[in-house]
Amino acid sequence: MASSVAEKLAGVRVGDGDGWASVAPNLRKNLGVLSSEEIELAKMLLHEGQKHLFDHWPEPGVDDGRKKSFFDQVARLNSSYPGGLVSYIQNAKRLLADSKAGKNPYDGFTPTVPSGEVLKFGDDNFIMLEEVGVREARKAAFVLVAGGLGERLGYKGIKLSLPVETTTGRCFIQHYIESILALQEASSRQAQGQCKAEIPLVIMTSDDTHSPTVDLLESNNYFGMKSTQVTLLKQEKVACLDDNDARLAFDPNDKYKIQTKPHGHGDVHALLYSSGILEIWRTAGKKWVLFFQDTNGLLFKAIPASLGVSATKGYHVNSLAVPRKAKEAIGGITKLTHTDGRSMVINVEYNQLDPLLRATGHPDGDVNCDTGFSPFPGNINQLILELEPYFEELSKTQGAISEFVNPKYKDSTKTSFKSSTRLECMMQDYPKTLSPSARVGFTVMDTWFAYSPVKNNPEDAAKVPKGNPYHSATSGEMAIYRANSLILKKAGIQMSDPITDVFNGQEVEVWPRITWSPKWAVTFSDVKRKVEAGCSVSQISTLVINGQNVFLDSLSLDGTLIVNAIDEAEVKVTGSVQNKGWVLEHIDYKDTSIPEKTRIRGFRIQKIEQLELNYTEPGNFCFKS
Ligand SMILES: O=c1ccn([C@@H]2O[C@H](COP(=O)(O)OP(=O)(O)O[C@H]3O[C@H](CO)[C@H](O)[C@H](O)[C@H]3O)[C@@H](O)[C@H]2O)c(=O)[nH]1
Repeated sequence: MASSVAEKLAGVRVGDGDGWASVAPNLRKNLGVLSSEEIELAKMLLHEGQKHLFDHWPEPGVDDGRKKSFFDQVARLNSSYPGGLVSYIQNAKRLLADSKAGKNPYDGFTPTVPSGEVLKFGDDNFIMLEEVGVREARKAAFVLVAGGLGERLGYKGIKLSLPVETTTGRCFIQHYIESILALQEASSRQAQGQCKAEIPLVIMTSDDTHSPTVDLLESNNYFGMKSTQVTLLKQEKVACLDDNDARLAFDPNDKYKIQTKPHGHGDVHALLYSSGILEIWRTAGKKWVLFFQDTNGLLFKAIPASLGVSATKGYHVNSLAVPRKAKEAIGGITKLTHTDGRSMVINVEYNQLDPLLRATGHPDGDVNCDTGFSPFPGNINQLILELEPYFEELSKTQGAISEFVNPKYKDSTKTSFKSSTRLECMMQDYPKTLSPSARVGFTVMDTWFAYSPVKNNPEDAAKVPKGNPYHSATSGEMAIYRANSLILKKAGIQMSDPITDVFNGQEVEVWPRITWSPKWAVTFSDVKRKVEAGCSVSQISTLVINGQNVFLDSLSLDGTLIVNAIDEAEVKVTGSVQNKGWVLEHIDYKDTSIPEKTRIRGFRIQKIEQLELNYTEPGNFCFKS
């Protein structure tokens, strides 16, 4: 139990009599049933104003097992929160009082637009930074936060199991793992002569996502990663609160259980710290920790250059950002300057940016400026932290992150809630506690190659204001094809223009369906090396490259081409490939005869005709059609 509890209860030891329980007579009657640890927890709960938890307790001998399991849960809630339940309840009382009083968390702060690194895909600076990033990658560790339910998407499985695109059907976790392995290999190649480094991956899960995540990894052999390279850390939910006095809420179905809800992705810091994994990484010589989210199929196109920015600028904290449309559901990176002179560069969450701007002399709130975008860059919640200062900071805070509460009040008296609430925290709030000397920066990149999340269900996506991104399964998949087509175009391939089509009520650009396995190209330089002059791809085409050493040379593609090659096979593809190809068939998200993974996109792929090339033996090959 947290020592602060023991300190508070000093002088009231077990065996001192049961007078301390007189405020909760039904608990008092049951003390004989409880162990000394359970009694300590009971004292703590009473001390923190939680006597109502015992009001319904029957005589000893009735429901004793359930009374015990109640304390099992209390012990778990107590040990999984920095400072224990005492801190949780006290923080809740403070934040609920602030919320009732209408206190603005940004009181005294004025927001301005900060300046950061702006990257242009493919220019000399970008290429230089990618090279630095690949070199640094061997000293990196990745952390994927994947404990969220994805309520807005409403998909029944875990989001990590969704296909990034349906041309290959490769799911998010597979894509992430293969991208990390490709980066690991590329980094090791650059550091020839030094020993091969493994890039570790931590996945934060929750009760909602843990077992399906384990099943997905195990049934797919960890998608080629060593199982020892992957660590799963499960976040616990936190207790729900019924009123402004932070009385803990009962589970609606069980009076011996406290209702719990997710605490938010900010838990990742406390979990990394308490698991001891940061120590292991320090000992192993790691230098960078890269945090990312469950559904962004473009992310790894942005990783090498962004890590290059962290390394060249010496950033302790580097947040990745994209130009943000006003009211888009991504936080705004903002410089906040306090009247007392303090200032910080921090994410202001999307629901708080508009009120903050209105309260500080911007009567129109969160609106676009003449660029057509919000002046505040949009946080995509991809953070790159330098391990050493991160570890030092967590040694002070144990990973506790600034929290907030968002109760839905019944009326303007703000005395009762429509339903229970809880404290929440966000991983991007980590810099809030840093000293002004910390090097906090951010990197802005074009959305087309850095950010395409899958968060909204088809119905809500179709209602997104025109011009704002849909963030749906449809737009997420189309963004992959668009980015790959644009990258190949920049590398010199003549690429047909996209057509516009509408799927599940969302108008999108449809580019050729081009995908490649991450090991084909980690950086833009890799792409350029593998694409020779004179290639062209028509709009109806599909191109799948599965292999490290596949080279396109004077290839004219009008149809579907799939190239599968083992690493030891060097394959040059040239000539003209023409066939009926694969076409997109419109489907409706309400058509339950089609699997949910597919119908949420509004299309499915009809595989009519293709050319598939397979190279399973080492050697040099040239295919000319
Ligand atoms: O308790 C939780 C809640 C969420 N997550 C994970 O955290 C990530 C982000 O969750 P959401 O997608 O629900 O996040 P939001 O869209 O609400 O917002 C977050 O992501 C946006 C960009 O995608 C913006 O950066 C925004 O500022 C940031 O808070 C996901 O991978 C999710 O699985 C957890 O691990 N545990």
